Amino acid sequence: MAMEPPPRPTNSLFDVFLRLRPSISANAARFLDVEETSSNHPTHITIKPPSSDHRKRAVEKFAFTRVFEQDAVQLDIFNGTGILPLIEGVLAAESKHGRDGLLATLGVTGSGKSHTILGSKSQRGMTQMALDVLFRSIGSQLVQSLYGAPAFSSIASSDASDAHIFTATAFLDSMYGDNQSERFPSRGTTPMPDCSSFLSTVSRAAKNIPRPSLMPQEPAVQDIVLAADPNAEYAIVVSMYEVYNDRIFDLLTGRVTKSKNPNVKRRALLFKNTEHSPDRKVVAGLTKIICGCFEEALMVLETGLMERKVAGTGSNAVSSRSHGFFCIEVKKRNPQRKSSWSSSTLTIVDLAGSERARNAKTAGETLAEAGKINESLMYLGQCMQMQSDNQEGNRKNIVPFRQCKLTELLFSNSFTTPANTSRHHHTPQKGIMIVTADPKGDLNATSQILRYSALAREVTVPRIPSTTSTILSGAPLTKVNSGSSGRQTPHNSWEELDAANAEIQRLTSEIEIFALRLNEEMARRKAAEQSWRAAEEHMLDLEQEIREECFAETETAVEAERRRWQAAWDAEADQHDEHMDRKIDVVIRATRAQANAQKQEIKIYEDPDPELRERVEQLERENEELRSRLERREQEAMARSASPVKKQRVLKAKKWEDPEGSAMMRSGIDFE
Ligand SMILES: Nc1ncnc2c1ncn2[C@@H]1O[C@H](COP(=O)(O)OP(=O)(O)OP(=O)(O)O)[C@@H](O)[C@H]1O
Repeated sequence: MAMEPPPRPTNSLFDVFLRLRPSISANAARFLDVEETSSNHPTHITIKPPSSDHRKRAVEKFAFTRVFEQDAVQLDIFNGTGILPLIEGVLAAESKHGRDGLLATLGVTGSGKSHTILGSKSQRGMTQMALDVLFRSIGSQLVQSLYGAPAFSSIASSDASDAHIFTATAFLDSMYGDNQSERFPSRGTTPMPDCSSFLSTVSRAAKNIPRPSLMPQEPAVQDIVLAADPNAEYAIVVSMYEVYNDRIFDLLTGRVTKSKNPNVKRRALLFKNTEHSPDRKVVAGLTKIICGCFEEALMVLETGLMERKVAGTGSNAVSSRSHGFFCIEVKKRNPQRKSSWSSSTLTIVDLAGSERARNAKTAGETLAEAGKINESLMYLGQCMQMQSDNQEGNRKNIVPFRQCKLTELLFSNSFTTPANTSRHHHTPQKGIMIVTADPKGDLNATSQILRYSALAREVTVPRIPSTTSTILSGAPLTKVNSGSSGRQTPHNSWEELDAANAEIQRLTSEIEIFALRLNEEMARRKAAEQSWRAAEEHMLDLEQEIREECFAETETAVEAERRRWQAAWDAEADQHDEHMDRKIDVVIRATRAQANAQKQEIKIYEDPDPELRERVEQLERENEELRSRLERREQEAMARSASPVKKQRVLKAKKWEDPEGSAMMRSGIDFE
């Protein structure tokens, strides 16, 4: 029974289309075949490893929403992949609320992703055609032609992503400095907002970048006009960013282009809920450009592409080293009521190529880039695999989209959440994935991508020709003689041999399938281990971040405490000084009072100095000694003179007296 692509549930992440590109290597063997169908829209392909394949890999069959052969042109892809319904979704003609759309390409390096999404020098890509159809469908309902400046400020104030918003005229003139923007046939005068903040980000010295010219006109889409809401006025706002090394960078700041230095420092942006966008995540702080016409939008696109990091690698001369996001926001409001702007976004993504490091003869930074690219694509593969597992087994696995920036950006708004259903009526976005492949390219890399992106897959093992089929085909069969009797093998032995052959064949098939499954399980295990390691690294980063935050918080708290103590200490020191001052005042006042008292002859008695007291005592002792010596002399003299008694009396009466001591005695203070 033919394998059918499973029916797509309405809330599935993607419809998946396969586009084959004309092969680069004409002589290589083709390993990928599109299955013939009665309809014009094939859905299945088969990958047959070449007969020389020594690993004897199984034949794999994959189902997609639709397969485009090598001769499919850009317009076939545009019309046949459901891009038009995506544009209708953002225009929101019928329903009140628009629906976000996502268009992405996935494939091996050089398989034609950028060619499909962005076109080439001579061919437009899906992005240019989508823009053309959008501007044509909105026509004269584009806001610029109706209101001018007031509309600009209301768009700017209604933006939920803290964006820096400019008009295309102002943006392009400040980028190229040639005042040529008026050559675009804008239908009204574009308001000129203050661009000084934008201009200040680019150096004055590096002004004159040549304006991109000669943009492709083919394929033309003038016949395609979709229904817009006739009662609404519209605005188209364009923004661009890239995910490089798992970080988001604005592509419309002009920093890299203007400085002509690819290593110029760029600020990474956050993908988060903002105050005005609690129900869905947005890239905050982007540069957004309000475009007044299709040509302006094309110029903005070219300007962003110039900024995008591109470098030559061994795999592809102009390989995309980042995942490029081009966002067309379609804003809509009622012009009479001047109601607030509702907005739906068509996001077009040019994914970087999955490249094996050994294929891309790269080194250093580029090798690290390849690692990051492969890691993010591996997570994308896991999300897509989960989607197809959910559909096949009706299981409800959670799609692990928070593992890296790329899957977060792609899938965060793909699911219904209680917040967006209850309050904001956001229908989950609709996604289209175009897988590109070269049918003569790298077999391993291509089948790896097809394995996780296809909607369904079937493995068949090449049959080993049985003995019966060998007999039927008329090939000579070597008969086996049994023993030395010369008798031929009987008929039932042939049957036995055939059965044994069939059994061997069955077992070989089983072994093949088991080997394949084992390989797959090993690949899954490797991917899981890698994701585990990435999660661990992420956890360590988080831990470090939290530690740093805690450290910073503690430091702030300690500093605050220190300041508090310092303030208390200073206050106490001040108090002490004040107290001392008061004491000094008291002493001064007391001294003055003493001086006054002395003036008024009021005697103030003080404790005598101990040294003075000792001196007095010593003098008294000396005095006593002198007196006794004097007495002895007198006695000797009396013994020799006539009236000694009279002289002795006089001397005894003449005793030394301390005037101070006597004063103290008078005041009642006792020395002892
Ligand atoms: N369908 C196609 N028809 C004609 N030329 C094609 C087609 N697909 C790709 N090419 C050409 O092949 C070259 C490589 O293609 P492209 O740059 O689109 O690859 P890619 O998958 O984006 O690579 P990478 O991942 O490295 O960016 C380009 O010159 C492109 O024009």
